[in-house]
Amino acid sequence: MEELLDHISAEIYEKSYAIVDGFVDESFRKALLEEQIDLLNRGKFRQAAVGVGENKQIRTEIRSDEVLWMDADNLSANQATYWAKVEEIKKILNQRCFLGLRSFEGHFARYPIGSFYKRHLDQFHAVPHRVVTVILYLNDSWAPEDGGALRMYFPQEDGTELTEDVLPLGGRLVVFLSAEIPHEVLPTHKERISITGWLRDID
Ligand SMILES: O=C(O)CCC(=O)C(=O)O
Ligand SMILES: [Fe+2]
Repeated sequence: MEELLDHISAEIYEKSYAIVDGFVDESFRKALLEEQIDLLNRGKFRQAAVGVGENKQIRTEIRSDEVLWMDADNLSANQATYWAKVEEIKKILNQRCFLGLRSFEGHFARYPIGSFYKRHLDQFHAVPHRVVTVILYLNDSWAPEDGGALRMYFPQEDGTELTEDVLPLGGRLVVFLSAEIPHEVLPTHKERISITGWLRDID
């Protein structure tokens, strides 16, 4: 874990994002996945919304995933274990990158076949408290032809843009600065399961 945390903080410092394969071991990944599938089967997921506060709305032409927010006061044992790992990330990013991170919020996400999330930034202009995005993918397997890649955009000084596509491989963690990296989820051809969260600079 120490090494992974060092890697994450160095990458965030240098290039605003980090990708770590095998952030959780296979048995823990499967436990999180099973828990999520159970919650899904019990009808606990809701159509995801875009925007914040009064502007929050369901716009399936922008995003068509389903989510279940984690309740910090009612975490399952597995959720608490994951939460504690994210707290470690928070600590190292505060020590090494001085980001002033104070709290975490997160949700399970399910992208059904055909769903997507169009290009966006995770930090809202009106409520700029999401500083770092942390995503853990839980899928059993993933191939390029399954679609559903996370596409990150990197605007260049000459006005052009580079992109990087990241497959949602199980156990893979993606961390990036929420205000800096526009991204989207390309249409998925297979059910796609993850935990997405944000480290914030408020309590
Ligand atoms: O699942 C992903 O790869 C990205 C999800 C995302 O962009 C979001 O929930 O804001
Ligand atoms: Fe996002």
